[in-house]
Amino acid sequence: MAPPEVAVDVFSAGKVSTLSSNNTGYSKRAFVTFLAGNGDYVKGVVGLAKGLRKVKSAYPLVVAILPDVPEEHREILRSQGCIVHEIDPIYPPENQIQFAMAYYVINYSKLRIWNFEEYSKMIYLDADIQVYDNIDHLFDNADGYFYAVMDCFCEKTWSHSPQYSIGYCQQRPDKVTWPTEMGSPPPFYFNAGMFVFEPSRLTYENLLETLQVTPPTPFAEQDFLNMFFQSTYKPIPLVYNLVLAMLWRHPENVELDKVKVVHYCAAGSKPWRYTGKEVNMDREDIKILVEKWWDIYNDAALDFKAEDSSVIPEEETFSRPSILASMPEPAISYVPAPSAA
Ligand SMILES: O=c1ccn([C@@H]2O[C@H](COP(=O)(O)OP(=O)(O)O)[C@@H](O)[C@H]2O)c(=O)[nH]1
Ligand SMILES: OC[C@H]1O[C@H](O[C@@H]2[C@@H](O)[C@H](O)[C@@H](O)[C@H](O)[C@@H]2O)[C@H](O)[C@@H](O)[C@H]1O
Ligand SMILES: [Mn+2]
Repeated sequence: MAPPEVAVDVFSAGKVSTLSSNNTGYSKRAFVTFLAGNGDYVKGVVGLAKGLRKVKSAYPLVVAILPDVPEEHREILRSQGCIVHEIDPIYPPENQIQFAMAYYVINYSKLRIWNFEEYSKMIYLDADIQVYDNIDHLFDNADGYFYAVMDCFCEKTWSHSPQYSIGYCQQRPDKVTWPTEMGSPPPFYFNAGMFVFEPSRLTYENLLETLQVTPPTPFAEQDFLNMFFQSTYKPIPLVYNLVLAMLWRHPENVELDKVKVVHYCAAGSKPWRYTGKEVNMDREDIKILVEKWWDIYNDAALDFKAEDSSVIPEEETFSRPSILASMPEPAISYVPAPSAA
């Protein structure tokens, strides 16, 4: 039995899109991803930019980059039509936490995207995500909610959690029911690799203030975002963010030919590092999905051509209303983080 999901169209019902035809002015929309370090995630961003072009998305891809992204990588992204925007890193308060992956500590910097008030609505996508069908309609979801796909608790990365210890997963709440002696079951929990949100200075400042008084937890900013947006979170169908582990953990919930967005987050599944040697990576469906990613990455016809695109990269720095321009970013210490897995 699939988890309760609210069909996407329920939210856009009766919603009059405020988008002007050329995506300008106060109702601007864009996809946004996050890039840190001088490693190979830049390939993920290039793949994502080309994938969005292939599905003929009407919106640009903004890349929020940390200062440690080298100029050469920034140039590659601009040449692919991305809007490159440098952000300052954000770190959680002092802690002894053991993150599920040591490099997750840099993922708190994703929170800077709430400050991109240039845009009224954005869709965040991890750099290890590929979009295989147009999802522009998600921008028409009703304002005031946080839309994302429910995660799965069955992978070893969840071994720290009570859910994992009793074998409970929100993807199959009937298989192992939540024991009453453990109180009410956990609220729906989303994967933070893809979400639809509205940038807002007020939300941004609220996020940063709340972060400073919230003890960090193993899934870093994903846990934090789930806490922060618990009351406005609306699950959307799994086709908008296939967390690969679903293929072997909950195949009954997956109709692969209907999936629009694939999230290469399982260990060993990053296409640009794929060897096929890790657990589950020798599956036929994984091999096909990795090949599909490379087909787009290697397709020169999908490279950005300034002359035939309505989406021209803007200047690197966003124009801000003068009053905001004078407000400094909250002081955050910048300590080099461990590199990714
Ligand atoms: O060295 C790194 C590690 C992570 N990321 C960014 O942070 C996101 C979250 O990390 P990751 O996707 O590896 O986490 P997962 O979804 O696999 O848990 C990535 O998609 C990238 O956008 C990055 O740019 N450089
Ligand atoms: O910093 C925490 C990260 O947590 C999430 O990744 C996890 C999560 O999906 C688990 O459920 C899986 O088991 C695991 O493999 C996967 O890495 C997000 O994808 C990523 O964007 C980021 O927020
Ligand atoms: Mn990811």
